[in-house]
Amino acid sequence: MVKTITFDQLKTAVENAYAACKDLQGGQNAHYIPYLANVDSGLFGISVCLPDGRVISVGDTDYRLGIESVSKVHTAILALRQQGAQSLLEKIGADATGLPFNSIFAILLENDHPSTPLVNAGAIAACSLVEPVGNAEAKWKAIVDNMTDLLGGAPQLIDELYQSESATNFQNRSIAWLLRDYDRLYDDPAMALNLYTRQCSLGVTAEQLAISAAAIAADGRNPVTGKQVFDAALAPKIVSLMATAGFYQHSGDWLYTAGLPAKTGVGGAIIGVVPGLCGLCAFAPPLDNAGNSVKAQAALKHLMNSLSLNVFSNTHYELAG
Ligand SMILES: NC(=O)CC[C@H](N)C(=O)O
Repeated sequence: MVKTITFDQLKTAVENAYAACKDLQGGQNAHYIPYLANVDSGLFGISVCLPDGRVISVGDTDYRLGIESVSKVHTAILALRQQGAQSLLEKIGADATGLPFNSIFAILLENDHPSTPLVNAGAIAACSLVEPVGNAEAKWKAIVDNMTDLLGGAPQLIDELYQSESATNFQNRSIAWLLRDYDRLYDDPAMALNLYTRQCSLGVTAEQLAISAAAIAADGRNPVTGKQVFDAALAPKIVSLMATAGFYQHSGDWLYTAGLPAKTGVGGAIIGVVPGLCGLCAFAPPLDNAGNSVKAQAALKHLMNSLSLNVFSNTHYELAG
């Protein structure tokens, strides 16, 4: 069934989701990264970007937040662009782990590949895959350029976050060297880890993240700049990765209740994609025990449910007016 939805209906739904969730309590800031522990936990915003480039924003959507694991989506797109879908499947994988984002156990269990570029192991492997191999600065430029194209504007490194994370990322160091031992890194391990840590420390706004999600919803075309960033055939690949592992051990529960392929980060942002209709981002720093923002989850669920939107349903929405 095809239903139409107007811009005003969408705007009202965003405003209602914001109002319904803004006083929600629960969760705590990422405590294992000192910079994030000290971010104002009252920040909250929602942005939705449409394939025609219009953006609906409520709340703190121009605050420069730490992108953290949401960056795994952008760099997975870069790896898909450079390597193609089949190579990404063989070199990293597209599976769920059912385990936390920094799980070493997941690597031990599935030692033929790191499972998915959307957990730490696979994201470090994705950074190792980025071309040109062996050249840290050129790889970093490729990562930032790709992200800039997706966001429709440049991300900015939050140096304090980068220092904070580099000084405390002991578990990620173990992951990088374990992957190296299994021959599942495709460049220098320390370099790949450093690129991963730097990309997680990029500062972006919720509005920029919604635009990047809308580029996925619009078959690879950034709706604000009009630039075709990646091949349309890759869009379902990245959406399937998000659906499978975007919420780590809670991915199934999330899909079941929200009907939205989405990806979270410990900076408090969540991006979601409704193919053909819109890209979404909700942001609030306090997290649940899996590292997923409590308020952003509630806001996105509210928004999806209030419009009866669900990517698995037989109802497909088209934007009118
Ligand atoms: N889930 C996340 O956002 C984790 C990202 C963080 N940089 C880490 O590696 O621990």
